[in-house]
Amino acid sequence: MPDYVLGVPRYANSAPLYHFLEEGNGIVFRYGVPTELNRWLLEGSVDLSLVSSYFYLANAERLRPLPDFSIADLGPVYSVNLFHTRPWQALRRIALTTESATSVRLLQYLLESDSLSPEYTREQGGLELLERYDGVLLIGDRAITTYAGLLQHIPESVHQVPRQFTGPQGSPLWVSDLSMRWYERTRLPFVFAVWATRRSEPPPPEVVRRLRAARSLGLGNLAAVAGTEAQRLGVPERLMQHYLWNFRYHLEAPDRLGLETFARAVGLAYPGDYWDV
Ligand SMILES: C=C(O[C@@H]1C=C(C(=O)O)C=C[C@H]1O)C(=O)O
Repeated sequence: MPDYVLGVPRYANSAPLYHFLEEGNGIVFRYGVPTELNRWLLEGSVDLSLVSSYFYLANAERLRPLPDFSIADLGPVYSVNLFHTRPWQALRRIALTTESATSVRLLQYLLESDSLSPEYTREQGGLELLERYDGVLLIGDRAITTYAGLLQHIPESVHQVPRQFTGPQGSPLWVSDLSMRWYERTRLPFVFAVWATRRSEPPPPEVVRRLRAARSLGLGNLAAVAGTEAQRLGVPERLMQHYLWNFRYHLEAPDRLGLETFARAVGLAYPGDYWDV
């Protein structure tokens, strides 16, 4: 019996789901960024994986999600950020991380909704790209570490989290949190990713049981998970703990409504059928 291959994202935001998940006993991990995992799931080199919600919706005839796994947020996410040196309404050229599918489409939707149509270029990098672009979209670990690097201190209250900084040469640097902008527009959660298999291959119940057990342990020991990830990324533990606590990992009814609303917003059908497992 060949090992069952799980696609595992290399992001801290998924650590509560796999920190206590052990490889072995028939399961092996393959780590990647979302755009790699998306491709591997369709081509068959992973069997069950995190998949960008936009990629799932665009390939729903071939993919079917688990009923209760998500990377979602209600309000800010802190790690899907457009860093920009011109005001939102004046954006002309944007660099897009090559790691993302969902966040790229969300950014385009939010800008289109404000009648804005900047030029987009897929280019991997960090804030140095702001020498050539008005904005750079970062996600995952690079986004949260870049944002943490801008903070002079960790605010006591979430309502004091800064969204504007002074960039190089004293120019303003804005940080637009795309999940917060979605919430301001819809009052709904945003689902960045789900877990899915190919429709031809139902998820083995034992694998799903192990995933659920690992999630319960991860969320039940969030301080330990946050400590590990904070050390790995070099960010303050308090920031990492709040960042991870803030996610919605269970694809609950509000999350599903947010996913359906996103599908309709970008002109895709919402299948709404999940594995009954
Ligand atoms: C919350 C995040 O969302 C991620 C964004 C994804 C995408 O844009 O395709 C896919 C997986 C998510 O983990 C993040 O990157 O921090």
